[in-house]
Amino acid sequence: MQIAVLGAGSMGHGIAQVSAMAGHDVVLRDIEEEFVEDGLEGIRANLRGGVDRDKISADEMEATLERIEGTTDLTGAVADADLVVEAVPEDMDLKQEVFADVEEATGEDTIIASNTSSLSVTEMASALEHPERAVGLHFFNPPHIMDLVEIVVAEQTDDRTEEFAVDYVRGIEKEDVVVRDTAGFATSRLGLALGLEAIRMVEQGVASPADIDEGMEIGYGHPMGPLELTDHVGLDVRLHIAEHLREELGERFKPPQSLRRKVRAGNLGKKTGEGYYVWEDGERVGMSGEWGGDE
Ligand SMILES: NC(=O)c1ccc[n+]([C@@H]2O[C@H](COP(=O)([O-])OP(=O)(O)OC[C@H]3O[C@@H](n4cnc5c(N)ncnc54)[C@H](O)[C@@H]3O)[C@@H](O)[C@H]2O)c1
Repeated sequence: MQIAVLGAGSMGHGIAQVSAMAGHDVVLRDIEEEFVEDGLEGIRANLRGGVDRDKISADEMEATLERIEGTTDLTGAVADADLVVEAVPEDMDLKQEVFADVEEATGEDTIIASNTSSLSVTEMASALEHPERAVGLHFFNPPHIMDLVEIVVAEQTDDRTEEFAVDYVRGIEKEDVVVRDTAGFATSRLGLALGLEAIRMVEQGVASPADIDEGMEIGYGHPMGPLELTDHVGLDVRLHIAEHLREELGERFKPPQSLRRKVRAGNLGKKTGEGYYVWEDGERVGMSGEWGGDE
């Protein structure tokens, strides 16, 4: 199959890589030559890591790279594509513009997908003359490691498009879950509900962040507790999603005070060195605030 991936950033280059590894021919498009090159270099680095860890052979790495072409030319990228996946920044106007431009430059049967993590695919699809070919393909970061893809079915998505999406996801050896296009889809909504409740429990002094996380890790088998996960994702990102879900789904997603306070103070989690934990050189070294000191 011929696939075009639009946007060679964090997600786009990974989506191009996993598609090419499954044998598809891929064109990776970004707006500047430099961004295309960065994306291709990211793919080379991931594949080299795979060879070093004996996950793939050097021949597989070469064959994968041969199936990927980089470009800044939108029309050339999408003209013969069976599937276009956009991974441009999370902005509705931009995504609608990209959808409309793709439709103008590609065939009638091409499936047009978005990797949005929070925006309405239904709204995006409304920019198309043939919106029944639109669908969400929500990959997780980083796409070459994470096994899940949420398939987001918009109001307009027809059965052919949904079946195509399921076949594609299974074909690249990922696991699919199919969800209706609602705020937060399935994973962000449930993941955030757990994260916000854990923050409220810290605020109420129910237990320390480390004890709450350990409870979920050992008691429920979660690979990472909700507070450490919040630090990994970024407190600013979680606050932004909470505000969006509160608007769409109601007060149960009201952001807790400490989340707002920490974001205002620039304590955004692992990336700034402090969130609900304190981080040094990417390692968790203690808890933040009143729980401060050793765990
Ligand atoms: N980063 C994550 O953890 C994550 C996870 C799941 C989904 N997503 C979603 O994936 C999408 C992309 O996120 P990202 O983190 O890869 O962003 P990013 O900023 O790393 O990459 C976006 C890329 O798109 C390029 N771009 C901008 N306009 C373009 C256009 N018109 N055509 C082609 N390329 C264009 C930019 O130059 C940039 O290289 C967003 O919708 C985001 O919500 C992100």
